Amino acid sequence: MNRIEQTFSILQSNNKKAFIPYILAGDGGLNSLVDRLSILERFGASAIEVGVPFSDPVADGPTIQQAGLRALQNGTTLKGIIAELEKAREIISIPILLMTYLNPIYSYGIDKFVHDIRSAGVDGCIIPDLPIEEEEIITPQLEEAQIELIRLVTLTTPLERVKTISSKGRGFLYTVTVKGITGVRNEYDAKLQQFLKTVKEISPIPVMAGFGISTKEQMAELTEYCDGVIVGSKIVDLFAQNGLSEMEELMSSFKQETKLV
Ligand SMILES: O=P(O)(O)OC[C@@H](O)[C@@H](O)c1c[nH]c2ccccc12
Repeated sequence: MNRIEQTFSILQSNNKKAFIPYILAGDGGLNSLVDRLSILERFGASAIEVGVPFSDPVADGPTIQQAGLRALQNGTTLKGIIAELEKAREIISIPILLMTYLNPIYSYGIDKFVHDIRSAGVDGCIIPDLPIEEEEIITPQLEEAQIELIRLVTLTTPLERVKTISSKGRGFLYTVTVKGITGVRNEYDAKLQQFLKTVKEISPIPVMAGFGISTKEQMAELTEYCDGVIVGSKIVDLFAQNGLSEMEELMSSFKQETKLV
């Protein structure tokens, strides 16, 4: 069993929800990555999504775009990130999900990418600009390496397609909760709750909600309808402002309120 499946099966058998923070690798310097990952594990993350900076991040809002620019400016490369993840694997035990657009993988070389992230102990990959129709350029290699491809659905994905997409994976299904880009939001689409409920009924694998989530109230509300939340921009912001105590508070209250392990 892959580390991701294992994590969700432990959470589910204890009736608990998952909290997955996102960080952008290289923001704050690549040499802070291992530290940041272990802080997140200590604060109670169920898994961590590690973003690769990219010059044309089409799904990202201002917070993550700017973090990406800072990381690129300080010379962060995919190769450097993988080397740091390898070090991190020696001290952290929760699943690591690498989030990257397709382009950096192409320039790295698909086979070499899969080989290297496998040796670094990466458990899953999120590739937002890879549609299922084209995923076979990388899925055979990922399967062989036992790395899960985490697929996404959004509010505008037709239910038939949600069915097809969710039946392919074994990790979890990433449900994008907004029509738009990443970033903190105050309000959700009126159809979101119903959509999450339906996706949860359809999906044979755990369903995670992500995009626009930053408060305890939002987390409590959304986890009624799914298996956990992914929080990006808020975490990126808190690291950039050195807001570690706020981060600890947010994550530990999630842990208490939604019974995160
Ligand atoms: O930043 P937000 O709104 O909390 O959203 C999560 C998100 O940052 C992370 O999962 C992510 C960052 N960039 C992405 C691109 C596509 C899909 C997902 C992502």
